[in-house]
Order: sequence, then C-alpha cells, then structure tokens
Amino acid sequence: MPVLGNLHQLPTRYTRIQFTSWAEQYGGIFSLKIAHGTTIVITSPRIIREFMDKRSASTADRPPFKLGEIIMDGLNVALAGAGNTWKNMRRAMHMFLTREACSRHLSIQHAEGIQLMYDLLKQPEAVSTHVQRQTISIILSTVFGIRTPRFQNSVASEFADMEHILEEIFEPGAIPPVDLLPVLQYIPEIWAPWKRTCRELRQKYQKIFSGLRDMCETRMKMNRRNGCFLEDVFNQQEKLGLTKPMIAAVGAACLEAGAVTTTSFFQTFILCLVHHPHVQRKAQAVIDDIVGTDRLPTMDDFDQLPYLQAVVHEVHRFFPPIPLGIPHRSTTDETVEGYLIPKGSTIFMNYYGIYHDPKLFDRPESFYPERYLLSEFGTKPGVDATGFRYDLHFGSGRRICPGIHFAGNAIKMNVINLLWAFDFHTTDASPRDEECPIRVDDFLPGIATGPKPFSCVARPRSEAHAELIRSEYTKARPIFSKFEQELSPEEAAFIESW
Ligand code: HEM
Repeated sequence: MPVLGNLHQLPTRYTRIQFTSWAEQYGGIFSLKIAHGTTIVITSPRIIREFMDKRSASTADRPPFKLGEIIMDGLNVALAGAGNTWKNMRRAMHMFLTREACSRHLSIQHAEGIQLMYDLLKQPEAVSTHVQRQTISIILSTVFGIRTPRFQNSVASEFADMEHILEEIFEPGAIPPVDLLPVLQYIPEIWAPWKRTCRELRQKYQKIFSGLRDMCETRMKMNRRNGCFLEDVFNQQEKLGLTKPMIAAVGAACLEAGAVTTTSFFQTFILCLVHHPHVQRKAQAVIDDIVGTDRLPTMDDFDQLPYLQAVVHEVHRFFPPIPLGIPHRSTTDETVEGYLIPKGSTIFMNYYGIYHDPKLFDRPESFYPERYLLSEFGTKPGVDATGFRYDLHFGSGRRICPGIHFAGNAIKMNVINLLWAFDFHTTDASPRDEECPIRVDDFLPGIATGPKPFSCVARPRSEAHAELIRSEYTKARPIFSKFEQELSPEEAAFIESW
C-alpha cells in the first residue's frame, strides 16, 4: 500500500492494544508510515524523559487536527499547535490551576465531596452518574460560576453526551485520516458520515460553551460575581491577549480535559474496589485507625496513609485515562536511540503499554496496590526505573497537564471519603478470573476514556457514617449558594426535595 503506508494495519478502535502489542515486538520506540507522514510510538519512560521532557522545545507542538478546526475553530488548548493562541490560553489557565490557586478551590471541592456521599446514600446503585455529576459540577462552579445539583436534564448531561461522541471520533483511526490525506475532506457528506457528526457536534459545542461564558459575563454586568475563573479572565482579557471566543475555549478546555479524565479515574477506582473486596477492607482498616466515625476524613489524613497512596498509584497504572496521551509533533529533526525522528513526526506516548509491560511490572494485569509499597514506582525488583515519575501519565514537557494539582486534590478527597463511608459491591454474577477479574474489554475505546458501565452498589458502612454524612450535607449547603444563581425552577425544586 504505497500511498497509505501502515494505515491499513491501524485498527479503528482500541488503538492502545495494537500499539502495545507492536511495542512488545519492536521495543520502546517504533515508527509507522501513514500516507506521507511519520508516526512515532514511545513505550519507554526513559525515552519519554530523554526526548519529550528534555527536548521539549522541539516536541511541544501538536499535529494538525482537522476535526478540532471544524468543531472548535482550532481554539482547543489541548489540540492547538504551539503558537501564540495556545501560549495565551495556557497562560490564562495557570491563573486557575497552579498549586496555590488550587487551594482556593478546596472549599467547593470539599462540599461537593459531601454531596457525592449524600447522593450515594440516596441512590446507592447510581454510583457512576453521581461521580460524573460531582466532577463536572466542581469544574462548572470554579470555572464558569454555575453548579449542577443533579445530573439528569442538566448542562452536565448535555456535556457528557456530547463528549462521549467526541471521544469516539477523536480516537486515532476512527475516521478517515483527513489530516494526512487532505483530499478526503472534499468527499461529499453522503459518503462521509463523519462530516455530519462533526457538523452536529459543532452546534452543540458552541451552544454549551458560548452559553456558559455569556452567563458569567451577564452575572458580572449585574454585579453578582462569585469569584469564578472566567471572571478573572474577563478582567484581564486584554493583558492575556484573548478574544471572546478564546475565553469560552479556555473554560471549555478545563471542563473537557478535566471532567472526562477525573471521572475515568474514579470509575476505574470503584471498578477495582468492586472486584477486590480485600483491598477495600485493608484500606478501610487503615482509615478507621485514625479517623473513626465522629468526623469526616481530611486530605491530611490521606497524606498520612501510604496504603491509600499506593491504591491511587495502582489505579492510575491500571488504566491511565488518556492511555496514549494526546499526540505531540516534532518541529526539528532529532536523533533518539540512534533513530532519526524527522521534523513533523506525530508522537504518541503509550502510557498504557508502559504500565502493562510484564518486563517492568510483575503481573501487570492484576490490581495489586502493594506493589507500590515494595518499590518506588511499583516496578519489579531489579528493573531500571529511569524516567519513571508518579505523574508520567499526565504528559510531558511544555504540554504536561496543567490540571495535575486540581485533579490530585479531587482524587485525595474522594478516595478517602468513599472508602471511609461505603462498601462497594457488584450485582453482576458473571464468572471472572480470580487472579485478573477485570478484563481488557471492561474499558471503552476512545482517546480519553474509562470503564464501560458496570454494576455496582454503594452501601454505607454503618448508620453512624450515614448520619454524619446527612448532617455534613446540611452544613455544606450554604457553600453552594453563590454558584446556584441561575438554577432552573426544576433544579431548585430538586434541591428542596433531595
Ligand atoms: C486524572 C486526571 C487527569 C489526567 C490523567 C490528565 C492527563 C492529561 C494528559 C495525558 C494530557 C496530555 C499531556 C501531553 O500532551 O503531554 C493532559 C492535557 C491537559 N489537561 Fe489533563 N489530566 C487530568 C486532569 C485534568 C484537569 C482536572 C484539568 C483542568 C481542570 C486538565 C486540563 C488539561 C489541559 C488544559 C490539557 C492540555 C494542555 C496542553 O495541551 O497544553 N487535566 N492531561
């Protein structure tokens, strides 16, 4: 296939599995020829450090992405090339996401953590929906100044539906390679159904994010500010060099990049708990020793508990929410491990392949937090761990995820709260392998993804736990009020009745 190169070998779904199998065969770095372009896949922390971190000036660009241009006018922070538009939007995001800025978001994160536990008391079998609502609501509140007290018929469910379709069509191989063969974009819509999907997505995308931005602007004009991030961006719009569409795009990037990934983490966490009751019991025992039932757990408690930290590292390892990262593009010719990487190459970092490499991890398909108590990065004895870091799957170089601290705080809070408060059980009776009860096909395809829906019930561990959650929820309500200025009558009625 001289024109398409390896394209015919690229699957249209679950690319991470194929890349991982090729990495076993060809090693920590291999290349694919797709049309006239070179695609590099790195499945080695050492090479990520050497090439992506240390030579970040020449690897921070993104490959062209026609779908991003069609749907988002090229203004998506995570997909934009490394020019001034990206720099200005990323600079704006730092005002909201540095470690220090994140300490200002703790009170709403804490209050939403309490609502999550309260929601699970009320609807123990809707675990996944409540986790999703909470993650989206925290970002909506802190970024746009509007929260979502329930999932159904809300901006949260509208966003989640749209995102689900976006993730599917963004997976490498999912649609014809219009970026490599631009002629494909001229095929009429009747033979190119992806074009219609893009058109519909564009309308939804613009409606949601322009709408949220305008709501914030109106609130500011009416002197009803609530301290959300977009207020700061409007105030410094000129200094930051942002147009009005870019303001909506900065907010969209936080919600898109932050909600899907963090929700995926919690869903994987709960899936792993459901299939490993002994991990739940061990984690609950260490929490009970220092917390008891007279107060809620805190992030300081989490910091004192190495076993909980090991659980978090193991969840990240077991299923990184962006298994192949977001591809970078090189802007100069570079030599890595003796191979020439031509300028303009598309580069994937195969985190999934690294974390599931049996040469690096003992029984990589098993969920086994103790591995992180036995060696620093959970690797097998004697393995060269050069290049490993706990945040490897958050990206590299100048593109590293700016949401690390925001996500880290949410993870600490929910992990300790949920283990303290609930036992998670499955209602699914289908037989599973005892050694590896979670299967590869328990996870969805897509570029930022997580587990398929799974059966799960959250049972409060005692009436004392439940009682404390109910009383803390009543105390947390006033913290929400400044983000509830634009609630619909149905949402207001829901809060009253909940
Ligand atoms: C468990 C949670 C998360 C994970 C695993 C994660 C992972 C990642 C990864 C792998 C990238 C690509 C980095 C690269 O290209 O090298 C990324 C980019 C990004 N993330 Fe996160 N992320 C998480 C949460 C968040 C949160 C909470 C936010 C914001 C509130 C956020 C905002 C972003 C943005 C804006 C980018 C694009 C950065 C750029 O291209 O310059 N992420 N993230």
